[in-house]
Amino acid sequence: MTDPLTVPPVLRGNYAFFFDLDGTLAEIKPHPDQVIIPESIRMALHQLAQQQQGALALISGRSMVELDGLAAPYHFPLAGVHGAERRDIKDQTHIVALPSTLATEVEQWLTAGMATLPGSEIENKGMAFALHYRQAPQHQLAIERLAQDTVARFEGLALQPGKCVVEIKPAGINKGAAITAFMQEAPFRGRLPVFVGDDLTDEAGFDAVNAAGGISVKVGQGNTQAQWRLANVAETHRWVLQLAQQHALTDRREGYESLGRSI
Ligand SMILES: O=P(O)(O)OC[C@H]1O[C@H](O[C@H]2O[C@H](CO)[C@@H](O)[C@H](O)[C@H]2O)[C@H](O)[C@@H](O)[C@@H]1O
Repeated sequence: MTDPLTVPPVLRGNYAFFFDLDGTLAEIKPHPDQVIIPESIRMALHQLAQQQQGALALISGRSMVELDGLAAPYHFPLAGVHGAERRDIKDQTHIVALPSTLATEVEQWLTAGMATLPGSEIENKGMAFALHYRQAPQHQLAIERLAQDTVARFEGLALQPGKCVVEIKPAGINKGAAITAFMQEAPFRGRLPVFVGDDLTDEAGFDAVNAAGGISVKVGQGNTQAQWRLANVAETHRWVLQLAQQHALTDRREGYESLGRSI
């Protein structure tokens, strides 16, 4: 789909919320370590999760360890590394790992390849590797070539392009599959999925949510399969705050009504 898409409604009802992190809940920064989710937004996510009986998960390219740090003190269901890691509502983890010899060989190969590209950076996530060029945009083509050579050389890997990054992840892993897995489990099952994301990795999530008749929301510009659009992270934050308030109001109203009925 192309522009323009409109801002999604403030939803009321039984939803399963899925949020991407970088570029959606957190502003893009020069370095991955500089990112934060503002406290008011973390709290609103927690309220929204409580209002939906826990049916809210973060779906990110980051590792689950990093996601927990960024969401602290709250503890949400998570899909990390584009879905290669998943933690369900019961705290059980589901991990797609690379054979350890393969992971070591890939890391050595990438480290050698990136050594000649000053300013570039490798982020090792265990079963995936992000090749960052935000600080060295002149090396974009060389990094894309290195990533392509890597998936051609080693079996079972796939490319995941992103914002000033090319990632190498286990083949068959994507955010859509992670959302679909959550939707088969309580408390997500039976609810309408809502997924908000900003980047190419989020398109698989939009496809999964569209196929389930849910609500897909793209943050920022660019072609997308999403049905709705929020202009940027600030507008996403406002929408999340409105959602949390709206659901709190609905809960209070229903509380008063049931109190009235029982009197
Ligand atoms: O799926 P997401 O939650 O959007 O995560 C995608 C990747 O985000 C991080 O990298 C990106 O954000 C950085 C901080 O703003 C930025 O410096 C970098 O250029 C972006 O590519 C993270 O480092 C990756 O591991 C995530 O996969």
